[in-house]
Amino acid sequence: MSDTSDKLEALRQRIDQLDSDVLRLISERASCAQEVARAKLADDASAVFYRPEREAQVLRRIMELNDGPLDDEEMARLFREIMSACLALEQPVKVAYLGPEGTFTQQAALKHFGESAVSLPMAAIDEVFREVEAGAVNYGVVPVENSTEGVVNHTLDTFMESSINICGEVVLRIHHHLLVSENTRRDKVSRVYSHPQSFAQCRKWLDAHFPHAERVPVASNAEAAKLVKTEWHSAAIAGDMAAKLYGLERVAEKIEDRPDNSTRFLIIGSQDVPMSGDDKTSLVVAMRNQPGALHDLLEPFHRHQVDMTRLETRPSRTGVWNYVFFIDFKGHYAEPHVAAMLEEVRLRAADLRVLGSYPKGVM
Ligand SMILES: O=C(O)C(=O)C[C@]1(C(=O)O)C=C[C@@H](O)C=C1
Repeated sequence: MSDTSDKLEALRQRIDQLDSDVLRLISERASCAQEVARAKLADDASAVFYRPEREAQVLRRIMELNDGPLDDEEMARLFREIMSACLALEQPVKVAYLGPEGTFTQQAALKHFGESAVSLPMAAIDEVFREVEAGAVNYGVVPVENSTEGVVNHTLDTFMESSINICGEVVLRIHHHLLVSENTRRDKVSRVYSHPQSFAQCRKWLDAHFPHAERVPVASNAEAAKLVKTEWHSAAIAGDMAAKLYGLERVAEKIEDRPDNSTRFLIIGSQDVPMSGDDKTSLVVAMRNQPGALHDLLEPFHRHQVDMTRLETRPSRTGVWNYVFFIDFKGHYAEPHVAAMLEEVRLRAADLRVLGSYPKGVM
C-alpha cells in the first residue's frame, strides 16, 4: 500500500472512533432530554416542552465555545438539529407557516425549529394566526420586515386583532436566483414570475439583464417556481428551497440588488417566554390624538435608556386619523428598568399591549 492509502486508512479509523463517541454522546443527550420531559410533566401536567429561552442559551454557548475549524453558524446549525430531534422525543412540535411549500418562510421555520418539527403551509398570514389561536398547531412563522423592502403591513395589522404573543424571531439572509425548467434556454426567457417583494429586491439586476422580459407578479416565489416547471420561455425568481422542490436550474445565482438582503420572521404562539439574557420586546401602543403624543411616548424610553430598534406607524382600524405604533426594543419586560419604563408609557397611552419578550435571533 502507498503512504497515502496508509494515511487515509488511519484517518478513517480515527473518524470511525470519533463517530462512535459522537453517537454515544448524542444518545446520552437525548436520554437527558427525555428525563427533562418527565421532570416537566411531574411538575405540571400541561407543561410546555419547547423553551425558546433555553434553546437560545444553548446555541449561544456553543457559538462561544466553538474554536473551529467549522464556523460558528455551521456548528450552531448542527446543534440546532440535535436539539430539534431531542425536542421531538419530548413532544413533536407542530408549526404553521406562510406557504406554499418552498417559501422563504418555510426556510425560516426550519432554521428556527430544525428538521424534526412538523411544518404545515398556510395560504395566508391570518390563517397562520388562526391555526395558532385555535390550538391546531403549537407555533406559527410569519414574515415581518425585509431589509430592502421594509415592513410586512399585513403581519402588523393582524396583531391588532389577535391575542397571540411573539415567542421568537429569526433572521434569514435572502438569496434570490433566476430559475428555469430544463426545457428553457437563458436567451429565450421572455417572461419572469415572482412575488412583488422579490421583484423589488432584484429590480436593478432584472433591468440590466432582462430589460424586455415581462414581469408577472404572483402570490409567492414558490408559486412562481411551480409555474415555470410546466411553462417554456419563462423564468422564476425564487430561493433555494423552491429551486430544489421543483427541480429547477439556476440561470443566475444571488441576483438580489443588495448583498445584505435579509428578512426577519416572527415566531408566534401563546407562550410567555422567560429571560434568555439577550432579549427583545415588541409592543403595540395607541396614543391619544393630541399634540406631543409621540414625544410623550418616546420620552420614557430615553430616560430609562431603553434602546428602541424599530418604530412603525399603522392606521388604527378603530377610528379615522388614529394611529398605532409598533415598537421593538432591546430588553425583556421582566427587567426592572424595562418594567418601570413600560408602566410610564402605559399611563400615557390610550392602549398598550406587550406582544412579547423573546430571545434575540441567534443564528
Ligand atoms: O432544557 C429543556 O427544557 C429541554 O427540554 C431540553 C432541550 C435541549 O435539547 O437542550 C430541548 C427542548 C427545549 O426547547 C430546550 C432544550
